[in-house]
Amino acid sequence: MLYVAFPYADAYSQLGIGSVGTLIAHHLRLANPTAPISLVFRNAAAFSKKRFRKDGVNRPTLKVARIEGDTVVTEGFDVDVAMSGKIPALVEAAEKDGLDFVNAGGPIDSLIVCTKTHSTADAIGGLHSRLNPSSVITLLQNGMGVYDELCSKFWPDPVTRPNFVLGTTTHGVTTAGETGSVLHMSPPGQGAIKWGVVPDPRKQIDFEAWLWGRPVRDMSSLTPPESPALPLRAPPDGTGTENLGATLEALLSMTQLSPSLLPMPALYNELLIKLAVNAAINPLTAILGGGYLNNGSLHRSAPGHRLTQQVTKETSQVLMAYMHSLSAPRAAPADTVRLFSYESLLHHVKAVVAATKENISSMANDVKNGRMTEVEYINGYLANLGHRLGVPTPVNRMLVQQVKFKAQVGGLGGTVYPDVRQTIREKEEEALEVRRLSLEERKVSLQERAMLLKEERSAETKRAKREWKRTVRRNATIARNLRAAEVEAAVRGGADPKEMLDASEVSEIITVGAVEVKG
Ligand SMILES: CC(C)(CO)[C@@H](O)C(=O)[O-]
Repeated sequence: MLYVAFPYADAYSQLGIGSVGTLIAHHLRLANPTAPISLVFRNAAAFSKKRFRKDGVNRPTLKVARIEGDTVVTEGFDVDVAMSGKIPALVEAAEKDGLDFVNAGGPIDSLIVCTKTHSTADAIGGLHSRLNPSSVITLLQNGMGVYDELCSKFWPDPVTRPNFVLGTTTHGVTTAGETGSVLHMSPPGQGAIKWGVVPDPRKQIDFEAWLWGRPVRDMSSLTPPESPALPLRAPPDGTGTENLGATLEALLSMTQLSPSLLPMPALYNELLIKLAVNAAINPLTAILGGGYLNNGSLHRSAPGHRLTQQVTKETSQVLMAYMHSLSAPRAAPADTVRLFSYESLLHHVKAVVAATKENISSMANDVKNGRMTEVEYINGYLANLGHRLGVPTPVNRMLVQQVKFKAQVGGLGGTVYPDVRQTIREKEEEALEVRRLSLEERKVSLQERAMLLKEERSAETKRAKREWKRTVRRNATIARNLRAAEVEAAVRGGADPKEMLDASEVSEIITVGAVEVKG
């Protein structure tokens, strides 16, 4: 069956199978062995190119290895594609190859998005007609601004908008070289994921009152309530929150990743803290390490420390100004504002550098491979926020340009700035041409040698033939002379010359003494 519209609230679609996406889909499968989980590829060709097809292992499997631990493989994933126009191609290919795990098309209940921030809007564009107000979109990404971008692009009207869950993680994950295979760098017990539900866009239900059984809005975001225990309280009747309830249960079921649910104001603080952490670690490792130095290397020298401090100081100025700019009912109490002080943010940055010291940051990996980075959604987001609030952000602005430069020019993984790439290609082509010509020359000279040899051989053969003919002729003459002498002697002795000659000799003219004998 190639088209399935799941009637249940517990079918999950995973968009983005990079490092974090692989980790999430893998743990979702471990915690929910029978739930339908689809891996959403950009298009049919993108699926075909992945190792799942190359190995001939058609149904996707995911592999997660711990640095000093087991490698666990999960399976049973379905395949879907984001570009709706490409679904017929995938379905056709699936029919041809008998791939019964292709479930492309149909409404989406729960979409977990772990794509890069800059490619999210494009990817959602292809899925947007399959998402409805009861769908849930979970965003687990670095950086900020994607939620606002998606709402303004696709759902400016809150009535049509799906529910959103936002998340942030401190797990260190890095690719193991091929799609769907990652190294989970955080030691067991370290790393966590925090989730929060964006308030009901239709303003019909207080999600937090439902999930915690009491209003939690007035609580200090410094001491958020404990994450609700599973199973969650049943969602209020008739509110269309079944998919939301199922999604939250699934997200909280991945216990090996230490997940917890926070009220949105507390989660928002976590997102901003993570933003500050990424704003320091990611661009600095990308610019200074180019993908070849891990996060820990940042703090192995005094200049590394100083650079981290400079970025964090400016980030703190922007975020403190933002906190002060909020007015009731969102006004931030003093203890919340203090979360964004320079000292507090620097403490977080240092803790994450230490916890992910072996990790190559995602941005460093991106510049190494000459890929677009998330810098616009991290340092660019802070620079824009600073601009709105009148806080100068020269450091963050500089980092944005440096990372972009590095990604375009300095990609050491073989992808470099287009002009340079063009020059390299031309040089390579020139070198190839030279090589081709020299081979051609060698081929020509070989051909010439072969021809000369052939000519020499045929001249030799002709010479030998001529010599042979001359020898034959000479021998024939000698034989004839001997025979003539023999016949002549016999004739002189009185013999009849005609009787002396056989038939073949009669056909020749033989001169025997003065007598010419004709056959
Ligand atoms: C925490 C982090 C910086 C670890 O490398 C991660 O968010 C990343 O790589 O982007």
